[in-house]
Amino acid sequence: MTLDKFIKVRYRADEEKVGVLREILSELGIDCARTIEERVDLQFDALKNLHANLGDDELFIKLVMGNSLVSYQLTARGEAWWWEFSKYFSENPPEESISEAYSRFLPNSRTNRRLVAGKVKRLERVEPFLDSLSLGDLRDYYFNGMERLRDELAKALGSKKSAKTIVFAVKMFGYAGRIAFGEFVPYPMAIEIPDDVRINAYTKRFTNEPPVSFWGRIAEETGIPPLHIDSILWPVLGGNDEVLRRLREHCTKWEDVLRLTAL
Ligand SMILES: Nc1nc2[nH]c(O)nc2c(=O)[nH]1
Repeated sequence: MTLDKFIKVRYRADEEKVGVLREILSELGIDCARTIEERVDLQFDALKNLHANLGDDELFIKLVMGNSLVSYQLTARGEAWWWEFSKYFSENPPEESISEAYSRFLPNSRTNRRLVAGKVKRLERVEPFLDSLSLGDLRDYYFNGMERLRDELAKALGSKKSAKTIVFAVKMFGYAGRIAFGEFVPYPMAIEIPDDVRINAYTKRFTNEPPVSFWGRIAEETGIPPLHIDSILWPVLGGNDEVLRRLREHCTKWEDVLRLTAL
């Protein structure tokens, strides 16, 4: 048990910088987040490629969730990992369970080769839940219940609801649902930002408060749910040239987005 529950912890923040951050994000809004997700983030393209090649909405969405749950301790950038995933399962659609498919995929992966046994175990633990879901259930979670999905995933894995891979799985589920069901549904305000290395390092420029609570507050103040804030920040903080080219090409507010990286 942590002491923070009993003692009111005071965090330091650079209020001037936080004010500029709030102002830029409010100007960008959820529309800009959506443009970045669908036109700039290379992960979204990787998912579109897999969806087109698999031709099976249910399997596609379940694979995307499974992949998110083992997206940690990567040996390359996230974008490269998602493209390796997309190409592999386009060429090798699983004929067995997802965990068995990963026990073949991960040992030969270039971009996700650490802690393979633990990752396969994680997929085995979540498999009964994934297997229990029909395409109708997935549709229902997409249109009416992303928070419920987060809670069920956390329960299946015995994880905290705010654990990085749990909320990240909901983010990628949102991408997959949008591709499979063809409609945009905003992420709920209550789902936390994935606290990964890029987001953690960026948060430290503003405050020593933990990222999840800091971005939860910024989300309320700007009206942009935390997972959409992640979508604005994550690709551009990666500093990939292709991402920056796509940002300039597709996002009319690209200069404001780049101002975020300079804060
Ligand atoms: N916060 C995020 N972490 C990620 N890791 C990964 O592979 N993709 C992401 C992402 O979109 N956001």
